[in-house]
Amino acid sequence: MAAYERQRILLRFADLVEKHNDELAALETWDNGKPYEQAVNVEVPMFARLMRYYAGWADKIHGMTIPADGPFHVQTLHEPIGVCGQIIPWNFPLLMYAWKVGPALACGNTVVIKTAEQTPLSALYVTRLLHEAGLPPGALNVISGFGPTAGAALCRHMDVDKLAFTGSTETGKLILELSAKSNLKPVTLELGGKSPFIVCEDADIDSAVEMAHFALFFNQGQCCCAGSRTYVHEKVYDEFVEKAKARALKRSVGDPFKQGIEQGPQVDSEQFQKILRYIRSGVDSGATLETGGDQFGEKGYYIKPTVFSNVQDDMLIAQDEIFGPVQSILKYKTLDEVIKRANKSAYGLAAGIFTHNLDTANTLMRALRVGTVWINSFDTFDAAIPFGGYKQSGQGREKGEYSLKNYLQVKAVVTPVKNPAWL
Ligand SMILES: NC(=O)c1ccc[n+]([C@@H]2O[C@H](COP(=O)([O-])OP(=O)(O)OC[C@H]3O[C@@H](n4cnc5c(N)ncnc54)[C@H](O)[C@@H]3O)[C@@H](O)[C@H]2O)c1
Ligand SMILES: CC1=C(/C=C/C(C)=C/C=C/C(C)=C/C=O)C(C)(C)CCC1
Repeated sequence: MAAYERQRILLRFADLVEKHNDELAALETWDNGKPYEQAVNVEVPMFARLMRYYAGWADKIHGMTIPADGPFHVQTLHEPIGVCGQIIPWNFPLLMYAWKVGPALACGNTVVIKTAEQTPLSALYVTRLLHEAGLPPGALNVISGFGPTAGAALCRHMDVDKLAFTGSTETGKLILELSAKSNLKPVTLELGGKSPFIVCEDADIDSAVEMAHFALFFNQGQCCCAGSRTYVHEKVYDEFVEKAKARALKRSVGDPFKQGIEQGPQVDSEQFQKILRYIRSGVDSGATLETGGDQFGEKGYYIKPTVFSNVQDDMLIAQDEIFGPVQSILKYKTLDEVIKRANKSAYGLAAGIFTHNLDTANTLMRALRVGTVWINSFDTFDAAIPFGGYKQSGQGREKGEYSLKNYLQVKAVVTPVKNPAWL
């Protein structure tokens, strides 16, 4: 299909998503348990924005003319890869769909996308809108299925030309293996994290507390980039812990469809139980439980916003991705020390830095081995900003111009030039 046609379909799709904003947000909350206000005001509008962003790229994708030694005309053609297999998680069902489907279609590929078993609804609904916008039948198919069956079948399929996955590091490794054992299809991975949030000694404590709270508790703590190791300078540590505890106690937990609710339930009983096990391990390993620590209420997978202080780097709660509303606060003395400790992780997805000192910010942003550094901010997810991980947090980048190269093949074409005098 011509690039302009692809662009127009994506633009019409964005309009339809806007028209159906509230239904899509309701499905997202039913499936996932996230606050409806967050889905309706932020996530669905972000979905439409992402589609318009990728629509903008569709007719601006082209190769190059390259000067080479000898009498040759050399050009590159940027071609779609073909059939893209995409596997998405349950924490942001619609946004993960947009990050994957947007670049794939803008570049002219076809897609088979598998949703997470916990959250199948919004992708089915939104795909109906994509067809209404003019996508031809068969260009995108949605599979609602389980990982080890439907997901693995997609990964090992010989007719799938490319895989993109977001989820746990453990499953990411399995996916690479399945690609290697089948047709060596290229794989992009967006995996787990244990992102440091570093509060420097010059920080304004009240704003640092608020930002660190958002960095961890947003989306019930179910973010791959959650600021799950809060490193606080010793000079401001005590004040920070006291205020972080007070902020967590104020967090409104409950029915995600109610106005003003900041935190809904965890996605399912498996995640709920896993988080409670991590909380018990934190207590057993000697961290100080400042607040929370168990179920909120008696019904549903709600967890009290939990804050641990006196957390040490070797504790399980400081190393594993908990994926829940559990903040771990650690104390540090010097910049060199916190850099080493922050980098001592198998993960490298993101980091937050809280300081007004330009030299400190410059040192930290370069020293941290992570794919995103947010300075005096966190979770800014603009469509144009690339996102992805170092180390075991992933391979490749999603969003922004960088994401396009995951979905294009580069073909070099060489033609002899008959009359080199005109070279
Ligand atoms: N990076 C993220 O955004 C993200 C998202 C969800 C979960 N997680 C992490 O993963 C942990 C476990 O959650 P989970 O079990 O739902 O994640 P997961 O990685 O197993 O699931 C993510 C997706 O992969 C699919 N999948 C699972 N096994 C597969 C296989 N063998 N082959 C192909 N596809 C497969 C699932 O069906 C789902 O669509 C969480 O506690 C959290 O730490 C990270
Ligand atoms: C709620 C909210 C925001 C939205 C954040 C989002 C939507 C984050 C998405 C995170 C993802 C996709 C993580 C992947 O694991 C803003 C815009 C920062 C402004 C402050 C309030």
